Amino acid sequence: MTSTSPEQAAETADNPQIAADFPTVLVVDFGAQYAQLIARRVREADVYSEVVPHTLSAEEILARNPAALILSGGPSSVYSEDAPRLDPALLEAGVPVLGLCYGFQSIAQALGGTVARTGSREYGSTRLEAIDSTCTLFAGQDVDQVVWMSHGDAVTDAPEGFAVTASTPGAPVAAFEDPERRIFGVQWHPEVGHSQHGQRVIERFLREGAGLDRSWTTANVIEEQVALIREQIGQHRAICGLSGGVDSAVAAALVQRAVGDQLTCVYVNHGLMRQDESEEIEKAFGKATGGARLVMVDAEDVFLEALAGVTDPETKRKIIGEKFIRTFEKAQADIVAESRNDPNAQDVKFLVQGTLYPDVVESGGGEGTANIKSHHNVGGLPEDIEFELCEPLRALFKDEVRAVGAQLGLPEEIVQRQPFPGPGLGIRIIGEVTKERLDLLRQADAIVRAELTSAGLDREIWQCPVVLLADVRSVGVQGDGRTYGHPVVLRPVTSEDAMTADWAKVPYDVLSRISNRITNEVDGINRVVLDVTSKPPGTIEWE
Ligand SMILES: Nc1ncnc2c1ncn2[C@@H]1O[C@H](COP(=O)(O)OP(=O)(O)OP(=O)(O)O)[C@@H](O)[C@H]1O
Ligand SMILES: O=c1[nH]c(=O)c2[nH+]cn([C@@H]3O[C@H](COP(=O)(O)O)[C@@H](O)[C@H]3O)c2[nH]1
Ligand SMILES: NC(=O)CC[C@H](N)C(=O)O
Ligand SMILES: [Mg+2]
Repeated sequence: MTSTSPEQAAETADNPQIAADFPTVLVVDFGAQYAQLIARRVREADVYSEVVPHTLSAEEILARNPAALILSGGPSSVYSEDAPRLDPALLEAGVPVLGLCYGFQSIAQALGGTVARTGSREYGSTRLEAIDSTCTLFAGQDVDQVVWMSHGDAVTDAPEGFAVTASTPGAPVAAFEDPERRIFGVQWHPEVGHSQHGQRVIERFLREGAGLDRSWTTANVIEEQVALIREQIGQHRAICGLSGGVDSAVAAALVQRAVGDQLTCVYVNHGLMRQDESEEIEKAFGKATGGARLVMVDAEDVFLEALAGVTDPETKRKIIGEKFIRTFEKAQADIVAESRNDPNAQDVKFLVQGTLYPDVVESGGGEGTANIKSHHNVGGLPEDIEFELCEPLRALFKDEVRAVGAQLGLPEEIVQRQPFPGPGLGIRIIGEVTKERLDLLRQADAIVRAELTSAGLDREIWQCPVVLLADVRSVGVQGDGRTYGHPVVLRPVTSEDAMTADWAKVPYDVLSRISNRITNEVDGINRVVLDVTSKPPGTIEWE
């Protein structure tokens, strides 16, 4: 059996090869905060895009035959000695290029312009003023717009042959272009939602600057992935970790389409699921994945025993990640045993997971990105995993996955289902995880979900973790008696892709109903508090 280590799996994050046959815009990542956002904006304009690290050589990048390049922002200053360099070969290959912030500055530097620390830094929103409103990037739009900036260096002289097309108070050269050479750049960040016409600037670059028509939609993901999965899995068999969530449902449906009954889905009840969840998943499953076979595994004791006495969040995540794999191995052995009399039975070599791009990035899988928390299915995988991983959604964001799910005809309730983390309630109990505490949290969580649903808020809210502060107790008074119980935290958030989030402004009457019901109905919880932190600085889950 071949194996894929977590490190190898993380490495492939930058090379997911989702759409090998489509004109592809490569985003060269110079250590930007949100490089993947740029790729996503390009895909929103119906052109396929992937992120590659700046550490690839110009030959390696050009060998991938990019239809255009976008050079990202980054924390360095182009003139400092250890700054990542832009190889001028990338500008001489005839491939259209758009530079953003650091990328813009590095184009200026590479082609003989000047970049300097001018002393006028701009962080946040700034007003842009047009110098040439008929230029490639701005024609047809109101150039005087609010743009979002984050820079301390500025281009002071554009390189020869470039027209300066816009300025801001802190950056006299805020945009330039040379349409002949098809090289463009802006000092601001059109990829962030706060830049007023950001998406239009990116589209102008793609259509007018680079001559790229619409060629890619999420429908292409289905065709491409089905072909790639067929090639990867071949005649072997695969199991898919199926959680009831949209990501694994879509992954399973794609693999089912590709290799039919070579796939078995495995649902693990690790004892960390919510109230009645296992039963609901068993019922809903047939519709969800095109009828693949489902094995339900009860591994509650194994997980709870392994978690006994553990309070550190990363340790919990690693234990859960490892136990998942051990449970899948056991399911694998059972499937092999069942078919031992079939001389044609193939080995069960592949593990399909619904891993998405944010799981990979948060687990530190990108180039130079920090490990925020080890997602059980990426950074939480054990070293000795023997399965080969099949992760068809690894380059996508949740809303893209939802679009694929809808195209595959999955039921609305699955496609729109709110995310629930693989480690489940295990990372929503702050302190040791025990059966008793889990039961307590399950009751509170069921009330919150029921009330948010009946208030019609399921689509508005991304998700609402309920967190039990198991080691905190506070005094209450109920029925004239003293209570000394635990608080739960409500963490309702709104989000586009879970990379950033805001706390959801749930109406007071709904909060009040939730609070009354929990404190009245759940024995042991006497206080309900609301988390009003955005991400960043908080994350969505507490651990
Ligand atoms: N209880 C489970 N049993 C089997 N596999 C699981 C379970 N929980 C998670 N997984 C696997 O881990 C992957 C990542 O979990 P994650 O929660 O991110 O995705 P999801 O549950 O499919 O979708 P969502 O993010 O919407 O909850 C899943 O796609 C699935 O392959
Ligand atoms: O499958 C998962 N395995 C994990 O280990 C994990 N940790 C967080 N999440 C979910 O990811 C999104 C972002 O969460 P954070 O802001 O807490 O990182 C939110 O939607 C979280 O619910 C996980 N999902
Ligand atoms: N966001 C960026 O790309 C910043 C580029 C550079 N570090 C500056 O401060 O100007
Ligand atoms: Mg989930």
